[in-house]
Amino acid sequence: MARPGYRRAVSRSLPVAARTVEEHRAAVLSGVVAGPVEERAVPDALGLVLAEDVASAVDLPAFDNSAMDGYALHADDLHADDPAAAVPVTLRVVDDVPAGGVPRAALVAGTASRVMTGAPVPEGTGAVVPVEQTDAGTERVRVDVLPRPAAHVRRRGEDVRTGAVVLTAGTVVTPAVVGLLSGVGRAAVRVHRPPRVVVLSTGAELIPAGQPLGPAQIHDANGPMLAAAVRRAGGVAVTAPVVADRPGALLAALEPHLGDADLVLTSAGVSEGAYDVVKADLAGAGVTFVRVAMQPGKPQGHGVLGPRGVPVVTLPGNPASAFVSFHVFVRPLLRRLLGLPDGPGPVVRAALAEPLTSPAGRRQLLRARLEPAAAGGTPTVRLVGGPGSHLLGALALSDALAVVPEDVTALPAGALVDVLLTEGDPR
Ligand SMILES: Nc1nc2c(c(=O)[nH]1)N[C@H]1C(S)=C(S)[C@@H](COP(=O)(O)OP(=O)(O)OC[C@H]3O[C@@H](n4cnc5c(N)ncnc54)[C@H](O)[C@@H]3O)O[C@H]1N2
Ligand code: MOO
Repeated sequence: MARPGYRRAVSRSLPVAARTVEEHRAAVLSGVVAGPVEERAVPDALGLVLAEDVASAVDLPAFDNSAMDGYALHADDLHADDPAAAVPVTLRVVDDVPAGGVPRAALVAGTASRVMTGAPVPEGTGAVVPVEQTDAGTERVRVDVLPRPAAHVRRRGEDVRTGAVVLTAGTVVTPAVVGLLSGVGRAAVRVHRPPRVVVLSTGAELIPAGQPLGPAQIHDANGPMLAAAVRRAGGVAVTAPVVADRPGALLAALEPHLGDADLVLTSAGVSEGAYDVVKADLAGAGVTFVRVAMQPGKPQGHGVLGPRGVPVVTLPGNPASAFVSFHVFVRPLLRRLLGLPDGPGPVVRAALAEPLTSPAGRRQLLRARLEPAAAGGTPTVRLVGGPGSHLLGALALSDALAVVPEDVTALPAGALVDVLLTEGDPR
């Protein structure tokens, strides 16, 4: 006996033919553009993507300065033709310039100016001699080794010129980029806002971790896992409470989020079950349910919800299926929203540690660990656990997915396969 409210919605949305992984990824990404641009304080832009070209407002270095603690020497005192024959040279010390200090006057031949690293060198400086190559005098200084012309002088603008574009739109803000932005005087920068992703688990059997289980109940693993994957990929995860299998419950739970979410991720309720709230609620609301020729992750859904057209991806409920589907479909979508190029993800070629079999007609993504290559060699990929999509224990031991193409049903040990990395580079 069917429970009320389900039958029609489910049977109306039964999927037809299977899509390829690429077809489904293209469908999920279709119409999705980089997120809105906002201005952020530079330290808060770490990990985000620049939405503007950045031109420098200053020269770097900003002025000619010393690369060493030592003495600025006049060009005429360097004896560039035969410096070894000229030493020792004794010069009158006419100035003492710390970093942040300003030279009193231009340097003239026969005099030296004591300078610290980063201090401006006086006009007329031909080179700087490090203090170790002198007697360190403060009134007069004996120079034991004459530097080559221009030695240890950092010239104004040799690194960055005023007006030069130093960073282009699309650049990821790394710590070094934070350094450059700050160094050229930028306190704020325009970036693509990180996507706000609502993560929602569905299923009458689900109980949050930390609460006791009743008969036939399990803890919600997908919600926290997908939220963590979103954060790792650069999104802002908003975890919504578990939605029970009651018609209307999912739409009601999503409604408050449709005003500001950039993406909705649900898990479970997309296969052929009689009480699948995801299909029941979303099939008539702009979401398409399909089969994709992959394992795990066959049942999938995607579409847009609400007046703002918020993208929604409905992932299958088995934890490994949800995880694999996240990496194959959602990670590229998050990259697109962040303003990054969306590709299939970081893939390396590796040799199988053991033989395997695979179902015909479905691309298989097997949980695995990548073992680094000996110098210059090929890395090895070792499977963890079996292909069962309920195997959460093995999933947590994996750091990669070994990809077996649709038309391959068996591979010997040593065969080369593509391996999609799920750890390391988070995006
Ligand atoms: N008759 C058919 N049955 C199934 C098919 C099919 O083609 N015909 N496909 C199977 C495949 S493949 C998959 S994958 C699953 C996907 O099912 P759903 O997305 O509808 O998910 P549920 O049935 O609700 O749950 C599946 C499984 O996962 C557990 N689960 C769900 N949510 C969570 C969570 N948040 N944390 C931990 N575990 C969760 C749930 O208890 C089930 O055991 O359908 C097959 N069936
Ligand atoms: O497609 Mo399911 O995800 O194989 O278990």
